[in-house]
Amino acid sequence: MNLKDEELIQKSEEIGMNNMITVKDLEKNYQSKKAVDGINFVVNKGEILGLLGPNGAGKSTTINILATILSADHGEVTIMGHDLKKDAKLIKQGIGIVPQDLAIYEEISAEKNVRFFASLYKLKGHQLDNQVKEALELVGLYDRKDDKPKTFSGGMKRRLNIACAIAHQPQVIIMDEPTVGIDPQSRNHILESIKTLKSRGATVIYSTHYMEEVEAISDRIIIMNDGKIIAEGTKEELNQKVNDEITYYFSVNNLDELSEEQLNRISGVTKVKIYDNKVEITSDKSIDNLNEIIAVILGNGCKIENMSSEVASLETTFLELTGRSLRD
Ligand SMILES: Nc1ncnc2c1ncn2[C@@H]1O[C@H](COP(=O)(O)OP(=O)(O)OP(=O)(O)O)[C@@H](O)[C@H]1O
Repeated sequence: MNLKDEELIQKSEEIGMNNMITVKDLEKNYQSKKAVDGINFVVNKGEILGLLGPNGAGKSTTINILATILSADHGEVTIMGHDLKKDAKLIKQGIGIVPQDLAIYEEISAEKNVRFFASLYKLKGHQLDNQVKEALELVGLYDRKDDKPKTFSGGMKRRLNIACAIAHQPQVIIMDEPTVGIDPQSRNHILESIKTLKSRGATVIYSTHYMEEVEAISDRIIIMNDGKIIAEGTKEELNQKVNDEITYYFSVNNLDELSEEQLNRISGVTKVKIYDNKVEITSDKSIDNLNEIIAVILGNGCKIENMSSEVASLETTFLELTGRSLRD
């Protein structure tokens, strides 16, 4: 860890903060287009925040402002306790940015790429060697360290892009759609690497339009659409906000006596389907009727072999909130 990082962490600890990033009333316009329209959020220390939204939602603009690449028209941002307007230089030293477009040199080895980016943060000697090795190991490219990126697959290049961004061991990592257009294996590898970075104490903002990625790794999710935050919370909280239904699935024997009508009469039940040896019941989640449902099934001489339940997926939630599909 270099001196600047230590200073940043010390300052964070001095003010005893849990918020590594705070964003207040952030706005950015391109001519008449409001790309970011007055958003507010915080990212807590050690958290992975998933920034989810369809194309054009304003994710990259937000991320580029946090990464000090773009300037905002209005609003306040602090990162690790530093004001972005006053201390951009200091912030740059403490963050790692994984850009949407690859920022690697095709003609020099993977190791030299990582070494180059890490040395920009004034790492030297053994510390530089160790951190370059660690970064390459994290993304699973240590055994290809002497090869040039021009011989790599798209997924390997994306992994190298991440190694270059994190070798200096930043406290805050900002990633803009780091898995676009890559093979599932590299994608899984990247998601695992992000979880490892979190376990080492990093705070991560991760922008994507892949629902399953935010579900897999995020502690909290922000959904953006048209420059605004339209929902924020954990996966479960988001589902709860818009969806008040639950579906129960039963595998049942001796179904002859049970009718859909009997189950439909139970308070809260909105849909019943009986087929083969299965019973599917959708109900208002706020009504406590599971005991009654089970009593009706058993009361008709049925034997329940198995039962599960499901609330709406985040994909459904997203559609309900935005009226748009994530990948249009
Ligand atoms: N340099 C620019 N000039 C004009 N308009 C821009 C510029 N950059 C972005 N925009 C517009 O601002 C809006 C937000 O774009 P942004 O790239 O932040 O969205 P995004 O959520 O990251 O989308 P994507 O997933 O496609 O990267 C879009 O309508 C986009 O067309």
